Amino acid sequence: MSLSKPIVRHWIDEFVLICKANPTVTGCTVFLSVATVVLIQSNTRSSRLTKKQQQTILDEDHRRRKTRRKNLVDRHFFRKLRIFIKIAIPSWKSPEFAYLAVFSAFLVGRTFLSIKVSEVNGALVKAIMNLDFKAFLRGWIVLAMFAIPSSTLNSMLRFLGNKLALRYRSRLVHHFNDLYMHPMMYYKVINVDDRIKNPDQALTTTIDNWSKSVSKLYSDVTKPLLDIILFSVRLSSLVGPEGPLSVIFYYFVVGTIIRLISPSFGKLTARAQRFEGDYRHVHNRLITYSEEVAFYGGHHREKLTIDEHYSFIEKHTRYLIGKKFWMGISDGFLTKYGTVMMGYSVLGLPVFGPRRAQYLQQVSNDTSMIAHDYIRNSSLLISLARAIGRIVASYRDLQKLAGYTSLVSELQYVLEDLKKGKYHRKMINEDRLKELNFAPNTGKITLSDSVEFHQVPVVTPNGDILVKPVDLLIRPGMSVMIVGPNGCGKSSLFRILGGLWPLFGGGLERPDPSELFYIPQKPYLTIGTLRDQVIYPDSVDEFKEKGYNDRDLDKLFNLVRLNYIPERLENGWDTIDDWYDVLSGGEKQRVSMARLFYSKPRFAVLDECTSAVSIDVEGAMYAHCKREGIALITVSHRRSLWKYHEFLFKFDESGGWSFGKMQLPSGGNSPVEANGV
Ligand SMILES: Nc1ncnc2c1ncn2[C@@H]1O[C@H](COP(=O)(O)OP(=O)(O)OP(=O)(O)O)[C@@H](O)[C@H]1O
Repeated sequence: MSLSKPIVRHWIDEFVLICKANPTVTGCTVFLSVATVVLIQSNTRSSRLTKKQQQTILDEDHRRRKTRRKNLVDRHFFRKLRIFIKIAIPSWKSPEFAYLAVFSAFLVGRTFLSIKVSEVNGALVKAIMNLDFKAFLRGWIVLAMFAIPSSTLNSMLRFLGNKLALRYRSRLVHHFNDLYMHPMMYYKVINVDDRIKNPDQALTTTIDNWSKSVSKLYSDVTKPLLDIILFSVRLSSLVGPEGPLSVIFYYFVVGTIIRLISPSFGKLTARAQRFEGDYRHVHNRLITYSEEVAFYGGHHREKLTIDEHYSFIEKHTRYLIGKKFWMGISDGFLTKYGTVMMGYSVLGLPVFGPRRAQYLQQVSNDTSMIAHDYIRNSSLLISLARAIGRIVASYRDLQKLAGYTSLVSELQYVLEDLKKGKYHRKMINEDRLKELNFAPNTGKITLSDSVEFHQVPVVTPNGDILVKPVDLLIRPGMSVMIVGPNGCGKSSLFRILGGLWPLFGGGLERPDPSELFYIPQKPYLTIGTLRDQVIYPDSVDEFKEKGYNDRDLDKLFNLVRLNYIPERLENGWDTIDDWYDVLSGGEKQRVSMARLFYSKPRFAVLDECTSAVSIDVEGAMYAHCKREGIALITVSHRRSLWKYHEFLFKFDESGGWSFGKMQLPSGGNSPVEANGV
């Protein structure tokens, strides 16, 4: 105790003396420390999430059971990564593998060049020390000669890295587009399953980030690994194995410390991606409903929503940059300046280390030779330290990659589940469903000539029982009017018929999808020409293969009284426009009816699809359907349509239904109540 006190006092005095001798450094350190505390305090305050935002994040995390893992870089991550790498590089015969091989070869080439350059650096310093101009000039020319292949190699590596990232992205995009565009999948991801809110974000930005991140990480890890091996071998032959070994040991300790203190950047990255997705979604919504919002004058309300979503991003980013700031300090201290101190210890080894006598004898105490060795060794050491530093720093990139991988794999799992008929959704009526023996995808679906429901429960994907089990038979040529109060389940019946919603029991017989045409309440118009609107979902080639031409389209437009549209357009059927904006509400619905006439299916489900069409045109269109022998299944509140149907299916207020022949009083449009069955 008595001894340690004077030693401590001595070091304190030494330290005070050093501070007094270096006022600039001392002043800067004090100033920066105060500034850091003030800045970080204000950043922390402004990055605090509101209660509502915290709740949103908690709900999100709760829904995503997997994110409960604290660190995303674990064995699950490497397992998932392997799956996606296999998609990005399908086989060793694939072009991606060839690119990777060339990329790796260039990486090796660059490391060899670096070693050679360090030799030349040493020779140049020796020439300067010896005042040997000839040797200096020779070294200078050699160095200049190295510059050309070095810069080509560097640019080539960047080029190949970008090319690889693009190739990975294309592979993943095609893989996911195949899964996502599987029949009904894009609908089910949003409307049936509740695990993913914005699949568009994962399908676009996240896949792009994943591909870039994998490509970057490959060069950031393989090159330094190679460097470490080659530089260590060379350095240990020059300064002894303790040199590179102590550098590696130092970094091992540093890496462990960084791993322990660094926050879960993977999780933070995944969260940032979700916030970005939500923010983009609210902007997309505004674009979609711009006219409605403009009429309501809803800009102020919409701005509040947009601002609220942006504030999530802003606060999260602030939090992230705050975290990065602290990590930057520890990274800089441990991996940059700590390395320099470590480096000097190694560089001092030949002249101060255990083999000092042997070394000095070898160089015959020649200071120019010592300088030559020093420069060469320091150049090698800097490269070695940089290489290890990059590996340590790439841990954060790995965490980011883990974040992207977790989002992309979540989409993959959901799509695979849905393909197998499984989905995840919080059920609101679990006990009642169990009691009635209703469970998703337990009903039997078979192909048939007619539409038949046998004891089919009408249940929403989240388990809300809308109607008691339905029995209904619709034969070809038979037309049924569906009526009932709002929200009773009319459209839902067809969601089940179309396979959009799972069957919770019973049996469903339905014709091939090509025989059943559905026109929804909201008219859908595709991107493309006026012709594309009518022939959708056929392509122009399919349209021609079926033996149709534009004259046939004119006839269809005559039937729906839209013949004035192609006539007034300069390019007629070839006109490309934003048809949502160009056509009126009624015109859009009439285009949908023309599409039905083009398809000529055996059954047509018309779900309030003529609500904006004038009664006389609507009547003409229905009369045409009857002439064509199309079995109509119409959902409508318009009584004028009842006369085109022979049967009536009626939902009541209390979840019941009735089905029977339509009875119209002679000579009138007003029907008599349908018979119960
Ligand atoms: N994807 C979904 N998930 C859960 N519930 C849904 C979903 N889509 C609709 N619903 C609910 O199912 C119920 C029935 O909706 P449906 O669209 O069948 O009504 P509808 O009888 O056609 O009404 P309207 O006459 O107003 O068009 C509504 O309460 C609706 O909120």
